Amino acid sequence: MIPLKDMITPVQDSTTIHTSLKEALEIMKQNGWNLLPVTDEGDKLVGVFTRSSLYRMIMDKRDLETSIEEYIKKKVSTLPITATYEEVEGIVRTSRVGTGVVVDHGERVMGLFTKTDMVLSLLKATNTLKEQLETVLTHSTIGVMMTDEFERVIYSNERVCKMLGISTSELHSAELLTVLPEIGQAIKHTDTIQPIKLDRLKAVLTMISYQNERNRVGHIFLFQDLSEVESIAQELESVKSLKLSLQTAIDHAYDGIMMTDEKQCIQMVSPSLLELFQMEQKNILFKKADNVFPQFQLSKVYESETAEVSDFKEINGIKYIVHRIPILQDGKVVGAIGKIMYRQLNEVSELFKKLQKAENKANYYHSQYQKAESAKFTWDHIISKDPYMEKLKKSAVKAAKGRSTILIRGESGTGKELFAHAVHNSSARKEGKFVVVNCAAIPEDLLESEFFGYEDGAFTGARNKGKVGKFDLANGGTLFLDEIGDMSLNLQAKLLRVLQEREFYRVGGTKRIQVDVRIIAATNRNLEEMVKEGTFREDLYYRLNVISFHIPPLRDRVGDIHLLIGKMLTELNAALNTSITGMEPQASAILETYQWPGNVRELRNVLERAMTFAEHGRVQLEDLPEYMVGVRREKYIPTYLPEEKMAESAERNAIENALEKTKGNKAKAARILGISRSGLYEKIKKYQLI
Ligand SMILES: Nc1ncnc2c1ncn2[C@@H]1O[C@H](COP(=O)(O)OP(=O)(O)OP(=O)(O)O)[C@@H](O)[C@H]1O
Repeated sequence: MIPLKDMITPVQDSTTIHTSLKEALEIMKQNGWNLLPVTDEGDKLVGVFTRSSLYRMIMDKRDLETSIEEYIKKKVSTLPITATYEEVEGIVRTSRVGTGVVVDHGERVMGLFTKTDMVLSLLKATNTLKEQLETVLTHSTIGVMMTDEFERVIYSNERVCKMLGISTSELHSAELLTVLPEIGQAIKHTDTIQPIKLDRLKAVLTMISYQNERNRVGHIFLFQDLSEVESIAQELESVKSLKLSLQTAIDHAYDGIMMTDEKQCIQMVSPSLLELFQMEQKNILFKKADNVFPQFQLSKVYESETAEVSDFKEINGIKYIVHRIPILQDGKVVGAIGKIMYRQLNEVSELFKKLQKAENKANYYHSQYQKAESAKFTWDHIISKDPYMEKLKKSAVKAAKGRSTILIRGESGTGKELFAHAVHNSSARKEGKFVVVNCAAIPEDLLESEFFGYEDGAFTGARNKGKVGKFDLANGGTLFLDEIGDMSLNLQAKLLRVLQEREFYRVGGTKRIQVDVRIIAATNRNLEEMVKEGTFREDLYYRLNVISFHIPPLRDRVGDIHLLIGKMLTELNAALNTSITGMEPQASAILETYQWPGNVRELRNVLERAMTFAEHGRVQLEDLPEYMVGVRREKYIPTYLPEEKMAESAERNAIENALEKTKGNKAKAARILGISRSGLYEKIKKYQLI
């Protein structure tokens, strides 16, 4: 309540025993006071000069200049400045005196206290209280309504008006029973209503009675809005069930999982994590995650705010990796999830390695494919130290300079396409395009349009726009016709005409198109036989066969195998991201004696496979395909032999093979083996082959 110092009237002018009647009169008149406190030099109260003192001096006909000393009333009841509101109220109620002197603990005068002071202070306090109450009621989420003794509404706050859908002015003075008929009965029998549910308003109503200034009973009604409570309750329910789902998920999680809150303290932890670290939930819950599981380093994500995956770690011989995931809310980290993966991680890491290898391979092939737009190989890419191949290359370099059509023959995978690239690249047309058409791969009915293109509208349907054919594309460059032996007779005729006349018509076109294209054709088929059978046009055969090269199969140039392996190991290491340093002699021996029906392509595939499986930095016998090892091991290389013996055995086999193939012709055999004739004689002697 109001402290006394806020209710008193301060005394400015000091009155002493020497103050004259005139001065005292003036002060009392000016301030409208009934008494004056009289003090000594130390401002201490010595008495009061009252109105009755004044009357007495006048009656005694005292001069105006006379001091008031004789008329001072010495017995004064004072009020200490520290008096509580209740004490002051008690004094005011019982005292017949209208004004009191307020003093401090040293009896010094602090001011006067009148009953009017008290009333004014109380009025002020009441007003403040009323304003505060009104503010509270206006902003309250509880609807408040008050009725008088006649059950007429005398007050309603905004909330209740909203709930009832009636304006304040309409509600004021309205009969309660018209506003809320459903509570009429309840009011008749009781003064208070325990909370009841009002379905119409979706609210809970509480009624309290009060006594007004006329001592009559009125009522205060409090309406608690249920829709809000209901939505909070619903939210709470869904949070509860979410928490339950989360807990169930964590309890059954395959991986070890823990969740932390904003302060990095553990809130949930999965049984599998406890099992891995051999801990008990009760000992770790609500503790700092980093203190309990330093391996997780979960505090990191509170700073980085991004999910991270750790490297492989190990505990009790079990390998694991850790995922750290921050939980972000409005851009702030409010918690984190730590996940540990340890089950079947060895299998996963194996698969991961394989995947990486496959990815590297795909990237490698993709880069190769990117280069396929133009001729990308030169003579340097054709690896061989075989004297016949050397000669072939030299002749081809010469042939490349001219314009003539070239026919490259040889078994599949011997490097015919590689050869064609190199020819183009060393020709005068090397700046032009090198266009490859695989005649065996294009469906028969598309071959013609692939070759010659078609005009706009040549076909009905979606593909109505014109298309540029391979001849157009290769204009000024080289057209490589791979698998030419697989071309239909019909197309052979059309091709022949282009070769002879150097012009063609587009499918559906009437305009002659002239082109300057060099043709390089390749086949592994026996064209002469085909001519005889009538499946290949003789005239086309002669047209193509102007210059012809035959690439020998790999088994006829055994000396190249070792060279190719060395080169391919380097290339494939880069492509597969492996670091295979070489090959065990047993494995080399197999590769050098194998027949290689698929030639260099097969060699490359076998190596690639072996390098993928190789585990000890070198290709071993078991890394080779079974069909190679099974056949050759039995026939040529007894595994019980020491390594150098095995190499010798393989060498002997290779020499035997070469001599067999050349029917004893040592010069030819030496060429196949890629060694000098004198070298061959030495080996023959060493192995006593003749
Ligand atoms: N002498 C060689 N040096 C290096 N790599 C070679 C050699 N010969 C062939 N190759 C490689 O072997 C694979 C097959 O070569 P290419 O496609 O040129 O053979 P091809 O005779 O045209 O085969 P096909 O008749 O099946 O079309 C390619 O990867 C090629 O690079």
